[in-house]
Amino acid sequence: MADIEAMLDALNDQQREAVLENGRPLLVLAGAGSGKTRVITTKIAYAIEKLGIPAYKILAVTFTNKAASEMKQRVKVMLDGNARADECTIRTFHSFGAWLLRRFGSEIGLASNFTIYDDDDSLSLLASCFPNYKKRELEPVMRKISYAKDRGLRPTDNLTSLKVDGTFKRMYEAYERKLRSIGNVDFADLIGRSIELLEEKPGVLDWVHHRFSMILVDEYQDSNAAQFNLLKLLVGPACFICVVGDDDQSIYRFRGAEVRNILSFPELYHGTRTIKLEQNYRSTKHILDVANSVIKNNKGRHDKKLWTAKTKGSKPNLLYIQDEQDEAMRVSNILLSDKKFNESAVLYRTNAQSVAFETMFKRLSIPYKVVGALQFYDREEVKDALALLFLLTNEKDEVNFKRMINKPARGIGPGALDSILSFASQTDGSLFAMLRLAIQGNILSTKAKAGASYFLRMFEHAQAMLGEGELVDCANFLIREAGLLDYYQELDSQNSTGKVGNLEALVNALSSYDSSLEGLLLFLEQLSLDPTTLGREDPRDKEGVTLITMHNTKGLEFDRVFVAGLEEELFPGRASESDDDIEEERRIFYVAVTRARNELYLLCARARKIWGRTSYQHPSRFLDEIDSSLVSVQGIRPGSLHASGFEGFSSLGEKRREHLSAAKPSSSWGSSGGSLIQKGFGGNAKTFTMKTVHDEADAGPLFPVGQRVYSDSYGEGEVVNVRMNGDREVIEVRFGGGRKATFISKFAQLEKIGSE
Ligand SMILES: Nc1ncnc2c1ncn2[C@@H]1O[C@H](COP(=O)(O)OP(=O)(O)OP(=O)(O)O)[C@@H](O)[C@H]1O
Ligand SMILES: [Mg+2]
Repeated sequence: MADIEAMLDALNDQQREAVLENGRPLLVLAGAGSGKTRVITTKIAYAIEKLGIPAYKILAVTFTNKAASEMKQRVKVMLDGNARADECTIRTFHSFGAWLLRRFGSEIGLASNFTIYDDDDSLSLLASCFPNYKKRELEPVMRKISYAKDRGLRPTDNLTSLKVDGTFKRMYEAYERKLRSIGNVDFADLIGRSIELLEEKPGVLDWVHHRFSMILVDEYQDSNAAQFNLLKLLVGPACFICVVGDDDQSIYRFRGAEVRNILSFPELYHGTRTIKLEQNYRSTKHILDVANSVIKNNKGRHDKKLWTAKTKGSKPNLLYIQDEQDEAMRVSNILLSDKKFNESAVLYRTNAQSVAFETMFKRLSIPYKVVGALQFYDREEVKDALALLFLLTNEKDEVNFKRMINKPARGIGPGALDSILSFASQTDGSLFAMLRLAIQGNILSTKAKAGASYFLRMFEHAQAMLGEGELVDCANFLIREAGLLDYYQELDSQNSTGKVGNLEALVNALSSYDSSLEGLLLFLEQLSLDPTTLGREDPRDKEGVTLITMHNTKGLEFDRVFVAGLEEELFPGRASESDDDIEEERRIFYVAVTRARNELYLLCARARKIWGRTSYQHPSRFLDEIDSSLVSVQGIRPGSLHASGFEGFSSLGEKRREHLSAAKPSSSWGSSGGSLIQKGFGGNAKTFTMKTVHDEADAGPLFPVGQRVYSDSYGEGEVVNVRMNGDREVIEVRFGGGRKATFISKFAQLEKIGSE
C-alpha cells in the first residue's frame, strides 16, 4: 500500500492544495521546476488510493510520448507496484486520438486499420493529387494544410483568417478527399477526426463521458486550438478537469499552440480555482537568475514569483569559443574532467548541431545518446520496409504502394503504373484489385506484367502468413522477397553503411508485438506517434551524455546543462522576424536554461560551418540581456575590440570585420563566401537568406525587380521580388533551374549584370 500521507507531507502548501482540490476545475499556473508534473502524478495516486476512483477512469495527457512513459513509471512507483496503475490512460493528445479512432472510427467511416501519415507521406499524397506541381512547390501548401488543421479549420470552413486564396481551398479539399478515400489519417487528423467523431456521434460522446471522471493535462500552454476543442468535448458534466502549465514555456506556436488557451481556461470553466506554485525545487538561484533576466524582456506575460532554497552553487559560465569544433572540445573537456556523463545534457536549437558533438564524443570515447534526432523512422531503408508493412495492413494505401511497386526496379515504369491505377473506378480502391485487373486485362508489357504479378503474389502470400499469426516471419519475408535485403546489402558493401542492420533492428522491434494484424497495427501506430523509441535503444536505458534539441527537453531536468550555439540567426533562429517570433525564442531559452539543476554553461562561437560555408557569428541578443554580474565569462566576445587577445583567432576576427565593412551590394566578394543558411520544411526548402549582421543607414532601394545579377554560388539570376523587412530591403532572386534565393540587399554578395 502506497504511503499517500508521506507523499502529501513532502509537498509544499500550494502543491498539497492542488492535490486535494478535486471538485472545482483546477488551473495550476506556475514557473519551471515548481512541481507541476509532480502535482499531476500525486493527484493520480491520491485519486486511486484515497478517493477510490478506478484507475481506468483517469486520463492524463502529456506533451510527448517520452513524458507519458515517464509519468506512467512515476505513478507506478508511487503506487508501490499497484497493478491498477497500468489501467490509467496516460497518453499524448495524438496518441489518445489514435486510441479513440481505432475504437470508434468506424462510426465516421474510418476503418480501424488506418495508418498514420507523416509529413512526408502527406506531401506525397498531395503531390499525387496535383501531378503538374513539383513537390517543392507543394511543400508550403502542405504546411498550410497542417496549420489549418491544427486550428480546427476544415476545407469547407471559412478560411479567411489563413489569408489564403481559392487555389489553396481547392487543394486542401482535394487532399482531404483523397486521404479519406484511402482510409488513412494524417497527424492532425488524430485530433480533428476525433472531434468530428465526438461531435457527430452522441453515443460515443456519452461513452467517453462515462469512461473518464478525471482528466489531467500537463504542459497545457502548448495545446493548440484543435486540442483545446477536443478537450472541451472530452470533459463531461461530472468530470473533474485539471490543467497545469507555464505561459513562459509555450514553445510550439509554430505548430499552432495557443498560449491563450491557458489564460482563458477560467472563462471556459466557470468556478475555476487557480493555484500558483512559487518554489522552484530544481535549479540553483544562480541559474534561475539567468533564466529570469532573459524572460522578463517578454511583454504581456503573467507575472510569476519563483524562488528557490538552493542558494549555493557556482555562477553559470558563459564561454566564447572559436567554432563548432572548439565548442564540442570545450564541452568534452569539462565532461572528461569528472566523467559525470549521465547527469549532463547538451541542448541545441537545431538537430544539425549534434553532429559536431557526436564526432568529438566518438573520438574521445565519451558515451552519449541522441534524443529525437536523425530519426530511425526517416531513414530510407526503414521507410521502405515500413511502406511494405503499411500496404499489408491497408491495400488502399496509394502513397506506400507507389513508393514500393517499382523499388527495387521490377519493370513497372510510370506508364505501367498509370495503367494499373486507371482501374481505380472498377474497384473499391484496393490497389491489389487494380493489379489483378491490370494483369488480367493484358495491357501491361511482358516485363511490367511479370513485375506486377510477382508483387501481387508476394503480398497475397504475406497476407496469408499474417493470418496465421507470423508477424516477424512475414516482415522478414516481405523485406527479402521485395528485394530490399539484396538492394541494401549491395549499398552497404559499396558505402560501408549499416542499412541492413537498420532493417534488422526494425524487425527486432516488431518481435515484441503480438503476432497478428492487431499487433502490427499497434506497432505501426506507436512508430508513427513516437519514432524515437523504436529501432534504437530507449534513451533512458542507455548511459551517457544526452544530446537533445531544446524543444525536446520539455519537462526534463539534468544536473549539468550545456546550451550550445548562442548566436544570432541560430538562436534566436533565422526565421525569427517579428517581435512575436523573438518572444517565442526567448521562451525556448527559458525552457533550456531551467532544465539545469546545478551547473549551466552557455556557449557562443565566433564562426560556424553552416551548409558547408564558414559563417561569422554574432552573439545572441539573449546574452546581452543577462546582467554581466550573473555569469562567469571565459574567452573574448566576438566583435570586441580586444579580439586579438584571443590566441590563434585574431585572423578570423579580422575577417569578420572585413566581411562587414565590405558589405556593399555589387562588389563585395568577401573571403568568407557569405553565410547562407538553408531554412524550411523537411530541410528541402530552397529559400536562402544572407546574414543580417549590422544595421546600416538606409541607402534607398538597391535592386529593382528585373535586375540581372550574378552570384558565385548560384550563377546568373534575376531579381523577381523586392520588399522591405523593417528597414532592410529584401530581394528574391530566381537562378537557373528555377532555384530561388532571398537576400538582404545590402549584404548580398551579388554582382549586377547589364546595368551601370
Ligand atoms: N515539494 C517538493 N519537494 C521536493 N522536491 C520537489 C517538490 N516538488 C517538486 N520537486 C522536484 O522538483 C523537480 C521539478 O518538479 P517537476 O518536474 O514536477 O516541475 P514542473 O513544474 O513540472 O517543471 P517543468 O515546468 O520544467 O515541467 C523534480 O525533480 C521534482 O521531483
Ligand atoms: Mg513538468
